[in-house]
Amino acid sequence: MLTVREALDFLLAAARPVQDVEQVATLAANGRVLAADQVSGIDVPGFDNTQMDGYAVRSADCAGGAATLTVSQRIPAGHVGQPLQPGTAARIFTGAFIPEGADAVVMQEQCEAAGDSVTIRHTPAAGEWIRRRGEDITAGSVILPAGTRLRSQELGLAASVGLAELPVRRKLRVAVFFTGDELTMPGEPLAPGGIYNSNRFTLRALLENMGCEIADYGIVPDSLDATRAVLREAAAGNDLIITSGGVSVGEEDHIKPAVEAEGRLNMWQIAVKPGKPLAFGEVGQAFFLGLPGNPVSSFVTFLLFVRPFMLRLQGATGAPPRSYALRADFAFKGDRRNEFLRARINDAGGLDLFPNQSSGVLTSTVWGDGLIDNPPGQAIQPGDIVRFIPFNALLH
Ligand SMILES: Nc1nc2c(c(=O)[nH]1)N[C@H]1C(S)=C(S)[C@@H](COP(=O)(O)OP(=O)(O)OC[C@H]3O[C@@H](n4cnc5c(N)ncnc54)[C@H](O)[C@@H]3O)O[C@H]1N2
Ligand code: MOO
Ligand SMILES: [Mg+2]
Repeated sequence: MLTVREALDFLLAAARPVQDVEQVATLAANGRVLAADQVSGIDVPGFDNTQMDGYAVRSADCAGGAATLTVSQRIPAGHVGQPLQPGTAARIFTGAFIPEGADAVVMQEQCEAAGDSVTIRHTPAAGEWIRRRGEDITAGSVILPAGTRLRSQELGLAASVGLAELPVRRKLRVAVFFTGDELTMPGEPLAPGGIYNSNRFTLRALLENMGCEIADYGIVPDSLDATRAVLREAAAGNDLIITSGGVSVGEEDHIKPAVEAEGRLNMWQIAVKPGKPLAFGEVGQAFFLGLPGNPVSSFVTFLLFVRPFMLRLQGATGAPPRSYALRADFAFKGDRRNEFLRARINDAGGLDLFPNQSSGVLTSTVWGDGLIDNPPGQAIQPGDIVRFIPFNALLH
């Protein structure tokens, strides 16, 4: 069996990023991947401005504790004042242009206004409360490199330099289906032996978070012919086919033979728990990823393998999710496979383990804050330092 690292390297090497680029409104670019470096045409801030409501002064006029200055002008944000004459102050409001000659702002809590003058009860340092032109971004600098996946922060940064549109790779087209004669949709009554198709809801939401176009073929019965037929149909017009269930070794598991009949199986079985029978292949021009049916296995293998593979297909170049060294406040016997344990950060800054780590127990994924990446054969004693990957590093 491949190790997690070997399997991930294999997948990433196989991924061919989509090449089509489209121009989209920055307001509609959430979750997309930049196709070219973005360069700022302006300095940000574009001009020296005040960080506080108060008075713009010449700091030399305020040396020695208290100074009374004539208020010569009033400068709201969005307006440009006149040069500041010595011995005067300008009433100024957060974000407003610092007038020529002024070199500091005193916040109004340290001032007393009386008629046309103001007494400054503070000795400002030169530059105090002034946001300098270009202190965030200088014109000509790359603010976001090609391959950046656009989140709220990146979109705000692009907008701050005035970019109304961005070049992005086209969305991935992803087909999904769910194998199992026992599967029932919520809203329908459960027959004896039936279970609800929870994987459809988990996977659909994970895919929506990835910002792709989803073709959902729903529930497919446990039959080789039916599985082959849906695979064939899904391969046309999609970049990737993702399936749930039927990927293990039982007679009712038809995914592997179906992929072998309709295309190629390139990888199967990883020394990972949960998720051992994960399969990877190609059907026509579409990639194929078969996730195990157990709900936690399917969720965890999506986070560990499908997501990085999809990011690579989208042309994203970001660093892999970080793990953090945290203290285990529990004992665990370890497993021969590399196990990803659902755990929660406790108030003492250590990790608690969800008591039932079975791959069918979805409650563990809701209770947990993330996954402990526990190497093969590694027992854990209370106080040991383990590697923890927060879900939020894997979910946006
Ligand atoms: N003899 C062996 N049996 C199994 C092995 C093995 O190595 N030898 N591997 C086990 C492991 S590990 C896993 S993981 C599962 C993977 O099973 P499949 O991918 O074949 O999935 P199914 O058999 O179809 O279903 C497994 C389990 O999950 C439930 N399920 C399926 N689909 C859904 C869904 N959409 N929503 C909710 N739950 C679902 C299904 O009812 C089964 O209980 O194989 C082990 N067996
Ligand atoms: O690899 Mo399976 O997910 O352990 O039950
Ligand atoms: Mg099975």
